[in-house]
Amino acid sequence: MGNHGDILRVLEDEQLSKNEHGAVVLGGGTAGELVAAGLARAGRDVALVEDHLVGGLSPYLACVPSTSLLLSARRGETWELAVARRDELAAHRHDDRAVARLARDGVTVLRGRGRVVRPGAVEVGGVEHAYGDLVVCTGSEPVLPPVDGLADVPVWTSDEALSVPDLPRRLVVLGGGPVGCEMAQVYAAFGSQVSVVEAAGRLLDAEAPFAGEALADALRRMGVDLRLGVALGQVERKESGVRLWLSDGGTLDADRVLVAAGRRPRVAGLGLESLGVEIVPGRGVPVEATCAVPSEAGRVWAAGDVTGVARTTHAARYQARVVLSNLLGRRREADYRAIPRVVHTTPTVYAVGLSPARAGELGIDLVASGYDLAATARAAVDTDDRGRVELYADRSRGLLIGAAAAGLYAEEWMSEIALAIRAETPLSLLTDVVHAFPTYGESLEPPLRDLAGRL
Ligand SMILES: Cc1cc2nc3c(=O)[nH]c(=O)nc-3n(C[C@H](O)[C@H](O)[C@H](O)COP(=O)(O)OP(=O)(O)OC[C@H]3O[C@@H](n4cnc5c(N)ncnc54)[C@H](O)[C@@H]3O)c2cc1C
Ligand SMILES: NC(=O)c1ccc[n+]([C@@H]2O[C@H](COP(=O)([O-])OP(=O)(O)OC[C@H]3O[C@@H](n4cnc5c(N)ncnc54)[C@H](O)[C@@H]3O)[C@@H](O)[C@H]2O)c1
Repeated sequence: MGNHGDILRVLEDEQLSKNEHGAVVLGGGTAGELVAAGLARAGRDVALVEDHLVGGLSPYLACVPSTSLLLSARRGETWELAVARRDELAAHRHDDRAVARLARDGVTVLRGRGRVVRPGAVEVGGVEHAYGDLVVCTGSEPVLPPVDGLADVPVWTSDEALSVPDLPRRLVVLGGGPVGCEMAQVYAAFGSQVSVVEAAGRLLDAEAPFAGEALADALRRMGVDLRLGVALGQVERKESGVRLWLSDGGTLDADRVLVAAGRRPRVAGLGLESLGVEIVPGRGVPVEATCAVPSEAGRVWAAGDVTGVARTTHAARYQARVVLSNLLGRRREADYRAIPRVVHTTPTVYAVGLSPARAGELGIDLVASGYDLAATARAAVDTDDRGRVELYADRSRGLLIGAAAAGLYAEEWMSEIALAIRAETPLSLLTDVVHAFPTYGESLEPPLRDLAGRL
């Protein structure tokens, strides 16, 4: 005899015809795939709508290929080997395995662009599908800055930079954020002559100044020409390549321009206005702590880049788990205080919690303490004497609220600081934690002791 859940499931099955689903997930990237698979494994009827690659950016055109190329560069591999390794890891940008995995879980995969036509119905390829819950996971798209002539020359975004086999002789990277820095290092390491044009006065402008400076130092040592505090004024196609005019009167000639000037949540054309969702151009779909989207129609959720909250794969996964939990009846709220932000260059740049600038905007009285990695035995052993860590505490609460590091493997040894921030671990306890010798983790001990002594 079946249990109550089985009986409900049978009733649900009878009520749901082919084009009616308990939930429709719009966008099958990191967030959408996780929500859809989780619902299906819990026995729910769910359809996933994807108009490009099931799996989204991360495995095919972002994290996996970029980290693969960066690590190939660190190991000194040839471009040909690095590209072969990148493409194999990115499954040659074929999603059959991801689709088969979802099918095994019981997810209905609908190929095509999805759009809400009215509350309770989406349209995909001219066919309407009814839903009970809608989960919006449509990701983000690159921004092309309004620069004279830029739209008339062939440009790369990270999609091309991470999928084609070409190694341009002269590459201009527009933007010195995470994407621009990672791509500049990749192409410079394999022999391109790279220039980076960044409007702000330093790289990784959103993070603590020392992080961008450490990365600028590393890129300059590789021969990268950094044009900081300079905007792109105009672009013109030449017989061979393009010429770029800069705001400081300088010019650059390039065979290829890579636009890495930011990404915006992909919200246009989804029909969310018909649900009474307030969409502000350039901003994400608004979400509550439960990842529910305030709307007139109700039962709308969102996760991943489309929310504009946190724009990394791990944050997309986190929000997707929050949505899944709420859809399965276990109320859960997201807490964004300790989501890491990593740039996988050499040195790695890792930041978590509040940056000093953000803390200043919030009026928080910040106490900072830093330490140079050169002072650790591990740096001597690794013959890498560069890098630094900084920890930031809130004076009024006596707790860590942010940190940044630039150094080898910082993405691994800084995780304990993410835990400390998230768990609000008292400094007195953190100073009692012992790190193995010789490791980079030891560099955390002096600033922790310093902060504990001052608070
Ligand atoms: C170059 C680069 C490197 C990065 N490196 C890292 C990294 O190392 N680590 C990290 O954590 N993050 C990294 N990121 C960020 C990370 O890739 C994103 O945060 C993550 O992919 C977001 O997942 P998502 O599910 O929100 O969106 P996506 O993975 O973009 O998925 C959205 C999906 O929705 C589909 N879609 C959109 N609209 C519709 C529609 N109307 N109908 C049907 N389908 C639709 C799209 O085709 C897409 O497949 C990087 C980003 C870039 C650009
Ligand atoms: N390892 C990771 O987690 C990782 C890696 C890469 C990207 N990402 C995600 O992808 C998102 C997008 O990254 P991004 O680097 O494209 O965007 P970004 O917004 O972080 O940086 C873009 C940079 O371009 C500059 N810029 C914009 N217009 C310009 C112009 N006309 N002239 C000169 N400079 C200009 C801006 O000043 C800014 O510094 C990030 O939010 C990040 O979260 C994550």
